[in-house]
Amino acid sequence: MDELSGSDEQAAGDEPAQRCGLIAIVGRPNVGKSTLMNALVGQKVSITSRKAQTTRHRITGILTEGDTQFVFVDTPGFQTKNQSALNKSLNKAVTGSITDVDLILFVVEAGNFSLKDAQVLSLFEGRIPAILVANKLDTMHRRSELAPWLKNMSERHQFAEYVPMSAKNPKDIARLLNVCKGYLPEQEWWYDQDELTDKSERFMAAEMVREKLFRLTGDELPYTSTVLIDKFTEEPGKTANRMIRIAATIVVEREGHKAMVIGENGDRLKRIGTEARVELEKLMDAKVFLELWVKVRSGWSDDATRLRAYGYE
Ligand SMILES: Nc1nc2c(ncn2[C@@H]2O[C@H](COP(=O)(O)OP(=O)(O)OP(=O)(O)O)[C@@H](O)[C@H]2O)c(=O)[nH]1
Repeated sequence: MDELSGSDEQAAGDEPAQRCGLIAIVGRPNVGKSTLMNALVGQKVSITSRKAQTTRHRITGILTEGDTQFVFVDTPGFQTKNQSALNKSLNKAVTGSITDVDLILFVVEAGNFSLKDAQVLSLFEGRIPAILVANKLDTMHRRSELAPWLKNMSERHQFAEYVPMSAKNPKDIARLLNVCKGYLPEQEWWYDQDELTDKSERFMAAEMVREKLFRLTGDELPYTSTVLIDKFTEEPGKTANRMIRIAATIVVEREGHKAMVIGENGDRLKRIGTEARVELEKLMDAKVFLELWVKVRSGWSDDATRLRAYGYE
């Protein structure tokens, strides 16, 4: 009997320790940070678009695989040009997010290194291990240039690892996860195994509308437009388990932008609403009713008080 309980204890002690840690994804706008995080987490938690600066908040994506919980922080692209209140707030979010993490993924486009990339790199203190993610490898035409470019990168900063890859290639994503794992400390997980993000559904609703807004207006609409959630209520559904009613306002800076968002006969606004609703239903596993409004508030991106009211620090 004694012997039996002794072997039970042995078995419990042999369980693999849990690993868990924070990984910041940083880089200049448009290098593919959000695409990378969504691929790493395996679900859309951060919005992406071809328009630069679509990411404005620190977004946490969580992946629990085997004994490891990866907690990713997606940061806004570092703004170097315009010193508006919005851009200053974005830059603060970047510097804040790389000081208290276990690992940094520094994302650049393979074969490229511009002044903007250098400005982001200059924020690294060297205390935290950084992996160079040379993304968009699929778009690099002359592969022979990769080795000398990597060597040049190693002279700029002592990276812990060099990973040339494409965020759109699942094999590369698996390889990167494996590399990241080695840098996470042994400690208990912070989140439940099936949690994907620590952001509220209300926040995700605003993000999803913003993504569709940017995708469907192309380059015409300035990135200063934003989305506010006016109403978010959940009711027991008749056909689905959950039913969520959302009313949101798209805030733009000029009358002309308002017309652009609404489109001819309201067509564009309708499409933004439909596409956002479909994605939200998938994400929330609920029936969603989404009502959209457009409002003009000129100069909001330069108004610190209003920024705070809109949720930007
Ligand atoms: N060909 C190719 N395109 C990619 C890859 N990764 C991302 N992209 C594209 O690059 C564009 C920008 O990607 P995002 O993920 O929004 O970039 P971001 O760095 O988060 O941008 P900001 O939000 O502006 O900071 C999108 O059109 C992506 O589809 C890749 O590996 N290969």
